[in-house]
Amino acid sequence: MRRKLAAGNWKMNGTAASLAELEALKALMPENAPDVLICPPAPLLFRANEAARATGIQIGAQDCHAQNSGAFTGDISAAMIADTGASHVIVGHSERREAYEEHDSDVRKKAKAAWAAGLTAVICIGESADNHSANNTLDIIAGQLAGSLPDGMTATNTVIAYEPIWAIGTGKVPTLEQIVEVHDFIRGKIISRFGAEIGDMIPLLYGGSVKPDNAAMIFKAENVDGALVGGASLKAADFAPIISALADS
Ligand SMILES: O=C[C@H](O)COP(=O)(O)O
Repeated sequence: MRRKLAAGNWKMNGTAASLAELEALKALMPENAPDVLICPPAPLLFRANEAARATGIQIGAQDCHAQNSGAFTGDISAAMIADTGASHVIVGHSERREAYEEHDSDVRKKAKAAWAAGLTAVICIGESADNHSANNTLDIIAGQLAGSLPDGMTATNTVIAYEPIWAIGTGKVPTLEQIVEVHDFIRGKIISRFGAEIGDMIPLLYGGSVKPDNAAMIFKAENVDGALVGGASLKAADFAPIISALADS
């Protein structure tokens, strides 16, 4: 049985005071809560791990460099992230792909760096609005999967997040049929490349405007094992109902 994961990506939001949300979230989470992951900005990682210790909430980073160390001003390595006590790192988020011109080959290297540091890589893929309108979604997804997933993926070192770029922060959400189509397609692709023992066990997350009022609809899809949530993960009161909807799915 695949594990369910509710992941929150705080993006460039929050200060130390925001870590109070972790305890608030724990208090609101159902007893049968799935795995919960919060990815705060890098300066909060150490303190977030401290604050999350008694809650069972896991902590992850939002990006890492592909190298372990070196002259890369402003960057952080997967080893440094692991040193904070974090368990996951997001790689290939569309905001990084767009703003920093990260390509599939960069994402692949970062995922391997994450594994080498003992972290689970949350590898993001997703098509642009133009590709969506041109009905190119599955071709784009196939290319991103082929390019971004390194050989060596196991049932436990990777989570894949499908985030249509046009749905991120826009309030637009694909229909359940569209979500089912893309997630079934991803499942089929990873099974055919990595075999059923691995491909069947990798959690697939949906991301893009997941809110308390649409989460139950999204989690109806058989191959949606959770969500990567941006805006609605910042406040425990918004994220907790999403976690409950996942627990009940
Ligand atoms: O990483 C999270 C996604 O980009 C989704 O963001 P959003 O929930 O604010 O649309």
